[in-house]
Amino acid sequence: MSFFGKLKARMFKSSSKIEEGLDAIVEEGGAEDAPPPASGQAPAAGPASPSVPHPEPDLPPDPVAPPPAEPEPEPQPEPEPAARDVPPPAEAPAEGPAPQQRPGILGRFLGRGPAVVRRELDDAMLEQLEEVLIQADMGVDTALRVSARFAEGRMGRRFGVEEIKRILAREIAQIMEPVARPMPLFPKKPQVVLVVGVNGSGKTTTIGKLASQFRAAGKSVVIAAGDTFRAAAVEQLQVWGERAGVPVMTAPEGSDPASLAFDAHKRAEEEGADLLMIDTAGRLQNRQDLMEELSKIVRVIRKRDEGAPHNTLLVLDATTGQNALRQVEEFGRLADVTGLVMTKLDGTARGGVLVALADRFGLPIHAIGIGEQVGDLAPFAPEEFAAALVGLDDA
Ligand SMILES: Nc1nc2c(ncn2[C@@H]2O[C@H](COP(=O)(O)OP(=O)(O)OP(=O)(O)O)[C@@H](O)[C@H]2O)c(=O)[nH]1
Repeated sequence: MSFFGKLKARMFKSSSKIEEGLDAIVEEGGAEDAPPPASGQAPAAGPASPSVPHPEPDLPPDPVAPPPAEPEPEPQPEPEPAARDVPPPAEAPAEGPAPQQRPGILGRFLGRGPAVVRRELDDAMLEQLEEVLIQADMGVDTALRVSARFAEGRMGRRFGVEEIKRILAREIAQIMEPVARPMPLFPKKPQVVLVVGVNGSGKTTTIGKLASQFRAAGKSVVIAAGDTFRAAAVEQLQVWGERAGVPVMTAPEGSDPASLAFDAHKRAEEEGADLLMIDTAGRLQNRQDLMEELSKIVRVIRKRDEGAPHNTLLVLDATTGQNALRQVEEFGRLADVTGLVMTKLDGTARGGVLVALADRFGLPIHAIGIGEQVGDLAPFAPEEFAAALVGLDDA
């Protein structure tokens, strides 16, 4: 199955919140358009728009994002054609008919296509659209921004659900593109990757998945089980380590994670390992302790390599919704977060929080978790994500 297929099947498994909302909006105030002629001519987007019969080009082809384990740094995404806050041109070339509007067999036989319900874009519809985006966890600011971009140059025109989805997907993908970057790899050995996040966000699992993927790409990895307060986390890492053939360094329960990190760095260096991944505890309710623990790990590891940690990954659980924004702020103060991994996108119908994160913080999103297995950590692909988020059938 293609990654998009898997993403769609897993992500938003209770079907896209946005898709549900759009169906209701268009159904509520829309009316059937006269069936288009079957001559192959596409219908115009609405009476207010000039008839532009060119078919909508598909969204750009899937970016073939290399797995996170690829040694070469990912090239930067293509520069956006327009600045973020510059509205798209009113006649952006993507508002032709969606594939579903092609005439069926009977329609073709009768010389016409199926009727499509369309609704004229007015203030009321726009407000409903904003509401749907907020419901999908996009947050108020981002929802307003996306709907404003949607509305720009399109008021008074009529839209069907598929057209709205395509425009939204394009707007969302544009917000996400600048942040879709795999974790950078450096020539430094060992490259130190500090992994932070609240308890249960998926740090341990993500380290296990990343270690397996790096191993599969021929990199040598050492893991330090730095959550020394939770025996289960250490055991879990040991299982992942065995599976991946990666040594996992542990320390007695309750002992100092900074000294474990120091020893692990020494071992990684002696063994010529490419990467040292350090798990950490994540008790946010005790902010002071956490801050001290993280800063001590960093201080101690810098005694061995002043450039370390080279990456500080913040692992976020998508099912916590808007809370993820607070966690980015909180951990941003505790540690110098360099990138995000969003886990459990398979467990929520509202992945919109990722759009809010991209819009608000602009931190790179290195990967997304869509399950508990080793293969369920994928590079973040904005077009596919945006298409799945709005419920498009293809990307
Ligand atoms: N469905 C799903 N489950 C995930 C994903 N990532 C992690 N999990 C599960 O989430 C639970 C918590 O993951 P952990 O990796 O233990 O989280 P943690 O942040 O290390 O938590 P602590 O060990 O408590 O600090 C486990 O049951 C994982 O299997 C994901 O992408 N999808």
